[in-house]
Amino acid sequence: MTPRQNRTRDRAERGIPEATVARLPVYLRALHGLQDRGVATVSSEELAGAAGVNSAKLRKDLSHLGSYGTRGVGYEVEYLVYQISRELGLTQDWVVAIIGLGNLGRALAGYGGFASRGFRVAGLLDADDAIVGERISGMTVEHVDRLEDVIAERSVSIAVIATPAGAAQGVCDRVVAAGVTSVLNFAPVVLSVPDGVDVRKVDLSIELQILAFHEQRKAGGPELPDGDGPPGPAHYVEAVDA
Ligand SMILES: NC(=O)c1ccc[n+]([C@@H]2O[C@H](COP(=O)([O-])OP(=O)(O)OC[C@H]3O[C@@H](n4cnc5c(N)ncnc54)[C@H](O)[C@@H]3O)[C@@H](O)[C@H]2O)c1
Repeated sequence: MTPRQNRTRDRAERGIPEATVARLPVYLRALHGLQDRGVATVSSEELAGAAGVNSAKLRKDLSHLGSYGTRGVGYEVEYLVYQISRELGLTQDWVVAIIGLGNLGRALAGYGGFASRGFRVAGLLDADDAIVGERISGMTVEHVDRLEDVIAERSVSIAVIATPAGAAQGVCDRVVAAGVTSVLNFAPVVLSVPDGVDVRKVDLSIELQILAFHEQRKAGGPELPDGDGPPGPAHYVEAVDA
């Protein structure tokens, strides 16, 4: 069982509501702000104010983590940061492999934002001998024949698929068989995976089409009966944000 599955099971057993889980990053951001100002302890009222929730809800949320604070003192900021980070899985690195190092894979490999969010790219794999051996962002591209070995040797937990559509399902089947349970798919194809595997699909052309739809509406274009159009852009950025 992967650490993420373990944590999901623990959470379910301890009964932490998803709404609470969704507020934890907000508390964490507020706590980081307090840490930056050198604040060591914080009352539930202060923290609730900084996070924009009411203090009863905050106390209830934190009680799910086993954190009750000390009467008259409040919560110890550093320890609460640790507890929330642990709950969210931020105390460990998530190891990522990118498969397909064409235009998109290269851009992703060079994206600096992964590391600061706890994601470490540890494998770049491609099927093209002309690309294998190339250095991209300080890493050497390996042949996709080594996919299973790379996943096992480096404990890869997230696979990013940036191959052409026709190759994506085959790559997906291999990463899943090798034990990966999280896949971020950029190929324009719906991947079939067994239960217990999470796939997030990013499709920029769908995002653009939705924006085009809303642009058309703003410009007074064809009116559709309620419910016939796609949801607002905010509903769809979810996959990109994940
Ligand atoms: N999701 C989006 O918003 C978005 C945007 C652009 C492109 N795409 C899609 O992302 C994918 C990559 O786009 P691109 O422009 O980088 O394409 P590309 O052709 O430049 O790169 C694809 C790479 O995959 C490699 N490849 C092919 N089969 C493979 C296999 N079995 N195993 C490993 N590597 C393999 C190729 O050698 C190539 O280097 C395409 O499916 C494309 O449609 C998605």
